[in-house]
Amino acid sequence: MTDLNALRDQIDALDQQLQDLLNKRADLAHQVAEVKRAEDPEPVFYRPEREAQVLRRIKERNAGPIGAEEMARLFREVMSVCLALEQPMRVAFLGPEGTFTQQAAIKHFGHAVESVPLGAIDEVFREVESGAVHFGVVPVENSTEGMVNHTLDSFMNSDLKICGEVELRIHHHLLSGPHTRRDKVTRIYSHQQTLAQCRQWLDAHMPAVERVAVSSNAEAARRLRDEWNAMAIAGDMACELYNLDKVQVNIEDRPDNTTRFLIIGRQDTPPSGHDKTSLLVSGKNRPGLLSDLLRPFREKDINLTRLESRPSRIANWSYVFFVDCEGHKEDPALTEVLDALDSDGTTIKVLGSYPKAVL
Ligand SMILES: C=C(O[C@@H]1C=C(C(=O)O)C=C[C@H]1O)C(=O)O
Repeated sequence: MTDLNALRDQIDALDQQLQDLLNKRADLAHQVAEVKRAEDPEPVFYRPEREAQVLRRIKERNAGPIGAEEMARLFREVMSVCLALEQPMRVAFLGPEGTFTQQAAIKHFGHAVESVPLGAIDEVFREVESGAVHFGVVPVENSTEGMVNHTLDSFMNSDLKICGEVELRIHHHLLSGPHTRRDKVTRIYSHQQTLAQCRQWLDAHMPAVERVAVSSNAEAARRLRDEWNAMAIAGDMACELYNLDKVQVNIEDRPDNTTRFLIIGRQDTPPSGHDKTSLLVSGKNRPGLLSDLLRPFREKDINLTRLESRPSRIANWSYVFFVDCEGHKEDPALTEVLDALDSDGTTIKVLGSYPKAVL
């Protein structure tokens, strides 16, 4: 049997090689930045389509024993560091620190970005629009509770582009603080979406305790610092940030509870090969409007992944539709669909074509 020291010597030698290779990679990314600067007076350093392709290839060719997901996560961090050498990136998210949206931002961009907490979804939109940050991250739908209407509504008045999506499995924990007297708890703080995602558990286990909706799960966790008769429901990040104790883990009603987030930016994203497109569609209210909107997708065999209606806010009982479909707006089939809808008197706004979530 090889002895421990011999194995560790081999690891040391490999680490040296890995380190040299990582620095070589960073050096190449630096050269890419020079080319981008030379070719474009307003260079775009972050390229989501390229990053998605790199991560997909890493997953496909991975031979183990490291799992494909873990390997992709390691490379996610490597690219994050390389990109930061090209340009330090500022990414705004729906705060405060410790929210699931921050977790989604880090999952998507890696740890080398500067993440900027903001108090509301429309503030995230505004800061990206003004150029104060490069990108923004906002929640858009939850598998248990449905759409995040603030986000949909913000798109109606914005020219920002969706340039990516992130999916996050959401686990909620019942938390107690340093002063909590567990036998005296009269209220539970959390965000209203979280309370809804844990409704059955709360009904079964804490029916008499008042549920108090606050602006975020992180805010709920923060409040426990100086209260003795309350608990909070929040996720791992907020729990760690405020150093709380887990009384009960994973109390979400559905074990597959997932939230989808969108990355918003100011530029279009070229095709990556596996893309999605989000559209905002409206037309004069008439019988058959919705089926007319959908027919071109059917005819071109384009899969819809979401269809949502929202009040248009222009007139009562008139609606806009949010449509997500597979494919990129530059794909010939989708271009034809968009042309067909356009000539049918429908108003279409392409909110963005972007790579399907890889991680
Ligand atoms: C190096 C590039 O710039 C960035 C860094 C990447 C990387 O580290 O692989 C990939 C895409 C860009 O976000 C590039 O565009 O190729």
